[in-house]
Amino acid sequence: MLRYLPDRSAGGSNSRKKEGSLSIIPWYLLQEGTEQESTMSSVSAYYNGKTVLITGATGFMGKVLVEKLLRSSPEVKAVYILVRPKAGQSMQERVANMLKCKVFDRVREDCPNFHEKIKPINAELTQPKLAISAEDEEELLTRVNVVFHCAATVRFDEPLKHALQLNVMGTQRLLELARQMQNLEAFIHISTAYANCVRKCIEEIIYPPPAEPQKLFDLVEWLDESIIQDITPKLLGEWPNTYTYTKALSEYLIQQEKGNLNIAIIRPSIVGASWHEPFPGWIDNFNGTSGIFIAAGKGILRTVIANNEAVADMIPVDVAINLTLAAGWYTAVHRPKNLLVYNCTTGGINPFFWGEMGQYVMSTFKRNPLEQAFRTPNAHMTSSYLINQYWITVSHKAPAILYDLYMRLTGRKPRMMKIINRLHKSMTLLQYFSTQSWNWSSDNMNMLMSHLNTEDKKLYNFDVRQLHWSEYIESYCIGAKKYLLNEDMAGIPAAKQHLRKLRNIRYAFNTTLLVIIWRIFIARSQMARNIWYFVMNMKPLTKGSLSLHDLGRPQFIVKYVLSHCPVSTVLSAISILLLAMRQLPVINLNYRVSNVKV
Ligand SMILES: CCCCCCCCCCCCCCCC(=O)SCCNC(=O)CCNC(=O)[C@H](O)C(C)(C)COP(=O)(O)OP(=O)(O)OC[C@H]1O[C@@H](n2cnc3c(N)ncnc32)[C@H](O)[C@@H]1OP(=O)(O)O
Ligand SMILES: NC(=O)C1=CN([C@@H]2O[C@H](COP(=O)(O)OP(=O)(O)OC[C@H]3O[C@@H](n4cnc5c(N)ncnc54)[C@H](OP(=O)(O)O)[C@@H]3O)[C@@H](O)[C@H]2O)C=CC1
Repeated sequence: MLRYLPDRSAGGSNSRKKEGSLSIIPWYLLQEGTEQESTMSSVSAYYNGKTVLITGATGFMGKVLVEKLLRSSPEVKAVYILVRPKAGQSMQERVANMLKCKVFDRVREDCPNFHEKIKPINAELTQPKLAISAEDEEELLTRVNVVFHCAATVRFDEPLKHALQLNVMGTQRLLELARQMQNLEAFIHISTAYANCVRKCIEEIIYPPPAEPQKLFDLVEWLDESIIQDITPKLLGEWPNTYTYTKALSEYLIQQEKGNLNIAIIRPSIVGASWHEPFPGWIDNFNGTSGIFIAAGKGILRTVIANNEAVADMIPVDVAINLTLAAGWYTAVHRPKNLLVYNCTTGGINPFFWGEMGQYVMSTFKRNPLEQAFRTPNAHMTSSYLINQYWITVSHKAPAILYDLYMRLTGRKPRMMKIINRLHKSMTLLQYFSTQSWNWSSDNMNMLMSHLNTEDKKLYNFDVRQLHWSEYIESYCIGAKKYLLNEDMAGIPAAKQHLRKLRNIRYAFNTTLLVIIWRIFIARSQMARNIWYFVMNMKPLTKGSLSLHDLGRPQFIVKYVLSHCPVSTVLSAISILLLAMRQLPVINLNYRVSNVKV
């Protein structure tokens, strides 16, 4: 039996959906669809009364998961979270701080005692037995019904040994624990859509791993750290970084060691700020595109290596979490025979491109500027390495050097070059993703959606056809301003005033620079002097003296324009033209050429 999903163009607000793309769902994945008719949310009802274990709850996605779970299923019995002490803070202090976070404001309002449901467990995923005490382990083994495994290192430059210990061995240890759980109904692992980024078309299956995990474990066990560092590029092969490499390994390991567990793997692409929940634009870290948006909004980032036409596969964090919770319910209730992989992506359903993203980000930050911007936001994308290097020198390094010089002269600590170097490091690591497109199939996501009833579809919405990208990016940028940089929207008029001040400084600077260059040029080149005298000695034309024949001769056009328009207007027009051609920064001259003495 084959079932076709309805045409997804219905109800979507984005006009660029793929035409008539019908997804074929394997019959064995389809149930009778009894949930379809119900008016109660099956997903939320499922979690009520259940005990859930979450790793990575202090992270970006983990926090949204905890919040949504507690808000949508207020009768959930308990939410165990595995937390490690960090940066001089005990596990209890960290959890107390986490619960104060803005992301929990909505659930705090709905259920003020939500924190009583959260049961923190001291754990360290890189340690044997996850460093969980025997007493805590006993509690988990007897109580937990669903596991969500979000913890990972997401750094692209993580040393291989640590990435393996956390992303692969940590997963193995958690699986071992899960296999002993007496009441476990589902185990959901968060992977990444880029785990198999060495392929262009990525199906919802587990691919052969880049290496045998056990062999790598043995290798890193006895090899010296520096040797591992040296051989890492060889081991990675085609994989661009240790993050995607270890994520691919952990998927394979799960398939190998899952035993009788009901497991699903969620593969989100680039997780961005929330679309709707708990607040539009909520974001709490600089990973993925967020740091780049802010650097562009601050006017520090001027050039980016990206392919305008490549798909920017972003997924809002609340969409990824809604899918994760729905997949948890489906895995536990429907118990599919095979491990299901859900590609949680947008590119095949509602594509969005890096070029569009750049435009939306720039226009949002021009309308809603960040406070104390370094320069007016004006970042451009190029796929040319040489052009990028040119703009890096002219627009990143030169202003940073000047600014740091100014800081030194005024007795302050220079910092701009450091920021620029860090930015270049991240851009180098990110460009692999911003210059290529991938095709992810999303049949399982569609299948899951078809199993949700009307209420579930509203409460756990992951229908990305409804995503309107320009609105989303605007809310993302404003969210970054509010939640990441803690800036008040009331400060926008002052921020706009600051941008006007920066623009005037730029005009003055460019004018001075142009005059200096022109003076040097005139002083050193006879030809430049001749041109200058020629232009200066041209007599103004009288009205009607320009014939049709003259119009074809460039010197008459120059003469005519100069005699009829003020010089500053002509220069401004030229500078705007140059700016449009991306040849030179804008030049706004407000003086008459005749005043300049050569
Ligand atoms: C116009 C737009 C066009 C867009 C044009 C294309 C973009 C193209 C994106 C592709 C995106 C692919 C995404 C793959 C899909 C996954 O699966 S994503 C998984 C997500 N993982 C990541 O994104 C990790 C990437 N980041 C890294 O690997 C590391 O952060 C880097 C880039 C190596 C930098 O390392 P680092 O120099 O050691 O800096 P790091 O320790 O990260 O940060 C130091 C401090 O600076 C802060 N910081 C970092 N960045 C910033 C910033 N920008 N501003 C202020 N503070 C910052 C940090 O929060 C941190 O603060 P503390 O925690 O110390 O208080
Ligand atoms: N963000 C994204 O764009 C994407 C993320 N993903 C995946 O989603 C998951 C969550 O990512 P995200 O929330 O962004 O990542 P974060 O870096 O925000 O969170 C990572 C979490 O893992 C925990 N953790 C790290 N090391 C350990 C350890 N040794 N022991 C116990 N816990 C540890 C962190 O705890 P602590 O606070 O103590 O550091 C934190 O809670 C990851 O599996 C990631 O691969 C997939 C695609 C894209």
